[in-house]
Amino acid sequence: MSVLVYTENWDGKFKKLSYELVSYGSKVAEMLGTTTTAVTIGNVNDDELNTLGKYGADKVLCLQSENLKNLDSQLYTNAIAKVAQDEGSKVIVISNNNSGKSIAPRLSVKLKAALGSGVSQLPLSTSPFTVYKRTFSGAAFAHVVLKTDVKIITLTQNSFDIVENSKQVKVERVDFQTDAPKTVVKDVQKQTGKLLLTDAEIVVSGGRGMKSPDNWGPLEELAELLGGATACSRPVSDEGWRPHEEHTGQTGKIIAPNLYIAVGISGATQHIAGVSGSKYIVAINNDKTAPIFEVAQYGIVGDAQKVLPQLVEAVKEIKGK
Ligand SMILES: Cc1cc2nc3c(=O)[nH]c(=O)nc-3n(C[C@H](O)[C@H](O)[C@H](O)COP(=O)(O)OP(=O)(O)OC[C@H]3O[C@@H](n4cnc5c(N)ncnc54)[C@H](O)[C@@H]3O)c2cc1C
Repeated sequence: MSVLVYTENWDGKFKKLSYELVSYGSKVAEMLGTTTTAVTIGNVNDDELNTLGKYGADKVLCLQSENLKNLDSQLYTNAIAKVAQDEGSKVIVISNNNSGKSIAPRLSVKLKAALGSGVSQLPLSTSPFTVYKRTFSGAAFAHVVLKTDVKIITLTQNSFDIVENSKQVKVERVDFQTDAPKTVVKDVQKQTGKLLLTDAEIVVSGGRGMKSPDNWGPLEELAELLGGATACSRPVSDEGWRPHEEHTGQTGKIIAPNLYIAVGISGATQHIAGVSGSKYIVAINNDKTAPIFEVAQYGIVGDAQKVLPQLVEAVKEIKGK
């Protein structure tokens, strides 16, 4: 028996998210008195695979197959299920990101395993196995009991700190036999040079209070200075002020950065549903009664067009730019 952690890699590299998952999985394994096996799919070199040992993986399996070159949720589900069965894993940890969301429910059906999705803390108890998650668009918390023998957890990004917990890791490469994918990906064109919103640790986001698409300059500058990404509320993308991929919220992207700076955003529940997992929320709004201040740890009551340039100057001074 072990805790199995599915760790995604991007062109052979792990990201912070992968280390969060392994840190989390190894803590769950400690609670259960067992070991942690990480599984990844694709071409990853030994040095990179070994990094997972630093965060608590006892064993790393790297599955390789031409048929698994691109994410195919059915084939990836079958592969992870096979590894889970071979390893006798009773708990499987997967990210609650887009690929995790496409794999975990399939895995749940295949293994007849209860699924705790969007979990944000270590289990509250292992007997009964009880996980903690946000519910009702982040307005409440739920304690969910997973009653099946095998359990699946999808972990919310950025909800669990990376913990160093060095282990003597055993790395194994598996030439994995699998069917050919039913859907063939002919070409993948990746966006390069741009930080993905879902990967960003700092996000600067604008709402209707920005007044016009022409006012985004200081907001973009602040995001760039902080090494972050830009986002927006839904009406802003609906108006065509900003691209749709920046829209966060219930009907847009769900993000959980360390810092979310909401500028001219009222804080409607549908918006908060997408950002409530952020570690810190800073609100800039000229209405001190705006609901965003109820969820923000820090707030500035003021005109965005005056506050943003001052923030940009302050950050430049700190960074010596
Ligand atoms: C089914 C459904 C799904 C939805 N999904 C989403 C979603 O995924 N994401 C989303 O964002 N919304 C979503 N919405 C819309 C949501 O209800 C809100 O209407 C929307 O979030 C409001 O966007 P906003 O905060 O930019 O604009 P507003 O609500 O208009 O707020 C603008 C804010 O800017 C402030 N302001 C004005 N001038 C200034 C200034 N000069 N300086 C500083 N502050 C200023 C105002 O005080 C106000 O608080 C959804 C709605 C429905 C019905």
